[in-house]
Amino acid sequence: MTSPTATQTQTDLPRIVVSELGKTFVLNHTHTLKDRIVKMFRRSATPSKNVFTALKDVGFEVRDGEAVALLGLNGSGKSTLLKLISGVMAPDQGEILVRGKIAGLIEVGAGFHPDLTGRENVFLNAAILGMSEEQTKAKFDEIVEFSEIADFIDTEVKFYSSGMFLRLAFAVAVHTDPDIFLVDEILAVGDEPFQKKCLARIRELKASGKALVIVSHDLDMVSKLCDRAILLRHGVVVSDGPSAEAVAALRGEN
Ligand SMILES: Nc1ncnc2c1ncn2[C@@H]1O[C@H](COP(=O)(O)OP(=O)(O)OP(=O)(O)O)[C@@H](O)[C@H]1O
Repeated sequence: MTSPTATQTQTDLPRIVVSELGKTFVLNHTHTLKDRIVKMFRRSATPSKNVFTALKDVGFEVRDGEAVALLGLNGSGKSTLLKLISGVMAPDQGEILVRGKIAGLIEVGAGFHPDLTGRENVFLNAAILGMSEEQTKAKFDEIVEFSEIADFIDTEVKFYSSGMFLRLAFAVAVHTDPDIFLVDEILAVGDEPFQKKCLARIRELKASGKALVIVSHDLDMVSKLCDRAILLRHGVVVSDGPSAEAVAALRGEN
């Protein structure tokens, strides 16, 4: 049997590998003075902090050309999982291996500096996503054209609406040629024509072999855009398979 070449091995590798992932949060509870005094006298062993498990033993892989939806009811752990994949948050257990360049649209306005103009933020964001100044200059007009906010490009972004943030952030992200594209609910703040434009661009990215992970409560959109969905319930993966099946299961949970 012949062993695969280095190139074949590279392309066969998954883009994202998540294994035995766990994330907990410490929830602080505020107590009244009376509660504290009672506790002091009782020498209560009850901790004043509760540890909350947001994700438990989560594992899956994502390959090039796959569009994977993370589905689940409110608080099931979808955004936390996306933040862990993007690297803005660290896991407590398990590991995440990511191969290639990630562009994440996770929180409206994240990665933007309020006192800088749209133009300056394009360069800042592109640099964060790994583009040189020269590369950004070359793509700048295309980015602004995609965003359709040319009239406000020299305005400080603290005066932007959430839809304007989305427009600029999405435009920068898609022009940085990412290998992996992560999108949270953020598209919801865009108006309908811009949402359609974003979805068309997301389809193009998928067709060109990029790996996509999408969090959305728009189940009709998810069914059309994603072939596969991972359904989370209370931080645990309950299914990983065709998106139509996960959407039907989630609609049954409501
Ligand atoms: N920084 C944090 N500190 C404490 N708890 C947190 C933190 N971030 C998330 N959580 C908790 O973890 C759980 C999962 O949150 P997450 O935002 O991942 O859920 P989600 O599935 O994206 O929900 P939604 O559909 O409402 O956006 C929630 O109960 C949330 O309160």
